[in-house]
Amino acid sequence: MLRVLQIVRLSSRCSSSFVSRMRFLNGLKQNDDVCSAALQDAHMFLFHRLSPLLQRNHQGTFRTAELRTSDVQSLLENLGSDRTLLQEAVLIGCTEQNQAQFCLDIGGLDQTAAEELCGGTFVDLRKSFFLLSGAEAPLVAKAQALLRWHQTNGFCSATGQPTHRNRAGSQRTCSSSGIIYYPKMSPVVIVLVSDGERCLLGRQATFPRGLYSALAGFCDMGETLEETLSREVAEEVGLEVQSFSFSSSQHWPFPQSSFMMACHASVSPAHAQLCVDHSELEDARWFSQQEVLSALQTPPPQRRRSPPHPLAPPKTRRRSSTHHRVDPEHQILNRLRRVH
Ligand SMILES: NC(=O)C1=CN([C@@H]2O[C@H](COP(=O)(O)OP(=O)(O)OC[C@H]3O[C@@H](n4cnc5c(N)ncnc54)[C@H](OP(=O)(O)O)[C@@H]3O)[C@@H](O)[C@H]2O)C=CC1
Ligand SMILES: [Mg+2]
Repeated sequence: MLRVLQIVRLSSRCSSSFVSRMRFLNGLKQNDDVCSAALQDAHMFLFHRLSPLLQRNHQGTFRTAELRTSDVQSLLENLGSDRTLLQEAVLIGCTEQNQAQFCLDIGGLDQTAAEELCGGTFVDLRKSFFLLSGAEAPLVAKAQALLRWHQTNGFCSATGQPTHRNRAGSQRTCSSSGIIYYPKMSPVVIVLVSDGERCLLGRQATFPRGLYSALAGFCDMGETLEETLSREVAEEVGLEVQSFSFSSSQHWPFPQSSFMMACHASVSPAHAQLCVDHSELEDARWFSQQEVLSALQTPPPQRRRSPPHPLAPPKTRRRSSTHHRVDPEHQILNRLRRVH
């Protein structure tokens, strides 16, 4: 209890609310007792088999369901589950008022009954990205990534013995060897290539019909950011990058958990002839400013009737103005504004 009070005092003494929140969260990750105390009255984000619970409000827009710990306790009882399931909740953040936010997957319980009791729907993560706005999309993405990591890291890869999580869910430890595992991400580069006049966009065969996006690829072991970027552009479209600049970064939950670094790159207009590797991309082509702008200004349903058009993915705007959006639509517009 003394440690709980120390962490609360340390957080409340800080002049900056950001510093206060970061200290508060760090305290929850480091001390199981403090974290258990915070879980007693926390904000809870529910998932069912990794799909977040969303509710439609009176304006017809979607939000994550606003549940507290006591709501989830009642829900579990009504669904015939005992309260111990709550111990599987994972810490994902805290509110401006230093109230802890946790997520919990109730995939073992009846989905329809849970939806009826909560007045919401469990929506596939990709779809929910298009329905949510503001800080909710990145929070839900982070929650799903952490839940997935716990569901798939129950055993130590060195000893084969079970691993046990700390209260916050920020790490797992092998019960036999003591090896500590932390949530894992794959670094990815996404790059908007320009020849000074046009932007290069490509599409994979699995993309929805007509959608094009900036090029992307996973970093190989030992590579720098610029080495990945140059290799991916060379591999996918056969061009040699002359220069590049870093733009921004974000967590991306697909296909597992990626840390996506967004860059701009330039190629010489004299060497802009594409040689697409069709085993990686179905198509890649240069788009003019007018093509990109008119596609982005056309509402999505009409866009589908007039392919090809650039991908306008869901916005994952961060809470603070000091954080940047990294979605390709934003990159494309910024790049075009710089070029012209
Ligand atoms: N334009 C795009 O492609 C866009 C991509 N993204 C995101 O960018 C990331 C990279 O996508 P993509 O272009 O497909 O990547 P790559 O161009 O690197 O090609 C994907 C292939 O890389 C191999 N690979 C290497 N490391 C990994 C890893 N850690 N996880 C999975 N596969 C790996 C796999 O090959 P194999 O199967 O042979 O083992 C996989 O099929 C993903 O997170 C994707 O969701 C987002 C927006 C647009
Ligand atoms: Mg790729």
